[in-house]
Amino acid sequence: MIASELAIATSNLTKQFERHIAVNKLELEVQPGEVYGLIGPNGAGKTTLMRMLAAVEEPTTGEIHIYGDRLLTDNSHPRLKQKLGYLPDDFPLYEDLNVWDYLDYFARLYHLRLPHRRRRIQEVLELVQLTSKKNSNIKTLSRGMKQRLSLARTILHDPLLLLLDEPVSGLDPIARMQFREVIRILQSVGMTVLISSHVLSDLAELCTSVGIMELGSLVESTSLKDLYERLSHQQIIIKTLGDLNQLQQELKGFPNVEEWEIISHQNSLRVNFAGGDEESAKLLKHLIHKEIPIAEFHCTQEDLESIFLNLDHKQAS
Ligand SMILES: Nc1ncnc2c1ncn2[C@@H]1O[C@H](COP(=O)(O)OP(=O)(O)OP(=O)(O)O)[C@@H](O)[C@H]1O
Repeated sequence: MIASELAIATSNLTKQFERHIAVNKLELEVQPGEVYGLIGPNGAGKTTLMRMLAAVEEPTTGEIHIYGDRLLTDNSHPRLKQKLGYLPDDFPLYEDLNVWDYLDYFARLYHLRLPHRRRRIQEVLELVQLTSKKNSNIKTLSRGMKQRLSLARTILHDPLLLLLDEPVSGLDPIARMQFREVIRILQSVGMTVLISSHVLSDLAELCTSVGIMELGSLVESTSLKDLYERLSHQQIIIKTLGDLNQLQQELKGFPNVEEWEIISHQNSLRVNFAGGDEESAKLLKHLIHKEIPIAEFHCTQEDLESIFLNLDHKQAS
């Protein structure tokens, strides 16, 4: 894909703080409409990258193109910056305001005029599922609601590209799920989203592509579809009511059975299997023929977490 069609294209992007290189010759490509998950341990350079993409940090060298236009930190291209929405990981909320007044304050900063301003605030409240809280004081909101309110502020000016830095860290599982739901809605209305996390499982269900950052470099960048096709193995979970050793004995040397692991306390095995449906049906038939008391036999795909572990970027998990 040529650079002008990409939502984000960086070339040789580097940020050096004195002697420390936080982002190192990074080549990132994100296509329009994607939810791109940027995974990496603390200090990998995710925040520095996001800040450069949001034009609040100047690159030491290299270039950034957003929807084909060169992004610069000076004021030479205000229209381009309007396409960006950036949610930093530590942006403060004004706890004493109510939800509506808070958004109204920022909408004024974006020069949104009435009656459009009112309509837009209603729209974003709906998008982030906070309409029922519009008159609530911010300090009475749960952490998850506050994070969705921050997101509402970030999309007031209807950006094309959202940069979200660790937006779900510190949220409980339900709040994470609700946040993910909102991201899906934003994707469905045409926004491209770059979202960072140091925990892969936060992003696995949500992203269309993922990139792994380590020590300032992008060590992997791929669509989830490719990743599954390239690296995922079929697995079969087999549970026996009988002796696990007997089951393992039958698996030894059986066609397509690779390795397996014992799922502790469940009398089950997770078996890596190279065959398809027909071959797994043969395995099941064989085990029944050998009178193994099978309580469960189901085929599943290896999950993203283990695919990544196999890539050997252990920090990314
Ligand atoms: N303003 C700065 N001055 C000096 N060093 C910095 C500065 N900002 C970041 N760094 C260093 O650059 C490296 C990358 O930091 P960055 O915050 O981008 O990583 P991160 O992947 O976002 O980590 P985290 O998940 O902890 O936020 C770190 O070693 C950090 O100490």
